[in-house]
Amino acid sequence: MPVPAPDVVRAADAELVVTDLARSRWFWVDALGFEAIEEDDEVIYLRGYEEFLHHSLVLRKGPEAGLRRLSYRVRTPEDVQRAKDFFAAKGLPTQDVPAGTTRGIGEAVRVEDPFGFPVEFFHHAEQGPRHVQRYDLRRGAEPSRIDHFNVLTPDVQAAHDFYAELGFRTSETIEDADQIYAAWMFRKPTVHDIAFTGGAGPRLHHIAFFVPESHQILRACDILGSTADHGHIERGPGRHGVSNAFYLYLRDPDGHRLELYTSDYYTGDPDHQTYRWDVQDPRRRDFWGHDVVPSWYREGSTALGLDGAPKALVHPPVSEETVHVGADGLGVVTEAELQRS
Ligand SMILES: O=S(=O)(O)c1ccc(O)c(O)c1
Ligand SMILES: [Fe+2]
Repeated sequence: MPVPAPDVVRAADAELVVTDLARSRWFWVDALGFEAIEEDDEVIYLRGYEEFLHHSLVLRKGPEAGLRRLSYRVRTPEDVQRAKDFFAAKGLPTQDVPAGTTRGIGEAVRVEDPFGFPVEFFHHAEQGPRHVQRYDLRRGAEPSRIDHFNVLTPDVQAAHDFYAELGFRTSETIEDADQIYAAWMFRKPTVHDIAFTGGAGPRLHHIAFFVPESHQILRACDILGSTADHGHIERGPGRHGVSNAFYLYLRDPDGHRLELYTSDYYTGDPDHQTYRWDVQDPRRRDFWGHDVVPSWYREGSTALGLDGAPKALVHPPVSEETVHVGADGLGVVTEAELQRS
């Protein structure tokens, strides 16, 4: 008898380990404009202005930078138990997380998915102060709310199939006749809550935060330029092919990648169709055909297991970077060269 999947509402929270809390606070709060809704010497709870729950992201001080958890909200308290049963039935590690372990979040279950990612499911959550119309508080890029996770994994097809079993639908893919190179999957009615990028994993590729419009993305660039901190800009600003979103990728002081993201599209109808990009289409990742910088394909944040130890990496047989020529301007890069880089 198959164990029913939990009813996942959306990507809702995440926790990153950072090595210098003060430096991280400067980047995420002073430069980007997140609100530090609660903090102490060990941890900072960051919040976007349109977030209704307690926070959007947790930065926790630690000796080595890494991804501690990606968290999804589930629809009912019973779905937390359902999540535990679903993963346990597959022989995957599960951990009960007492209420309040993460401030503002009730009891949760933390699991390791089949690809080594630390994933948490919760229902109960404190509502934070309503700052949607507190324009007097908005600063920096005026981040609104958490939007999605993107992770690096060597077998995108397997990850896609597993999250489809978890009830995620597919909005877009990048593929050719041989394989899927990337997939975007959703529970909330937008382009994605989770995306899989082909590459050595398990590693976090990025966490994305919605901003009101492209103006806030350009303002983030201007702010970082003003203080000569433009080195934190990795890719963009630009317009994605996949998702049609306007975007900017930044690297925080520990190298964690975040995306400022706006104006993707609605996917909520029951017959929403998957849009499939050919890996040879130069507009798939940047609608204006700009090159994707090599670091964007190659670098990510270490995933930490439920025991807190870094997860060993598994490399893919072929990666998109070695297949696509043209817009990436890289020509054919062999897998061996990639693994040496
Ligand atoms: O670069 S892609 O157009 O593939 C892309 C699309 C949507 C995203 O959220 C993203 O991170 C990357
Ligand atoms: Fe993204």
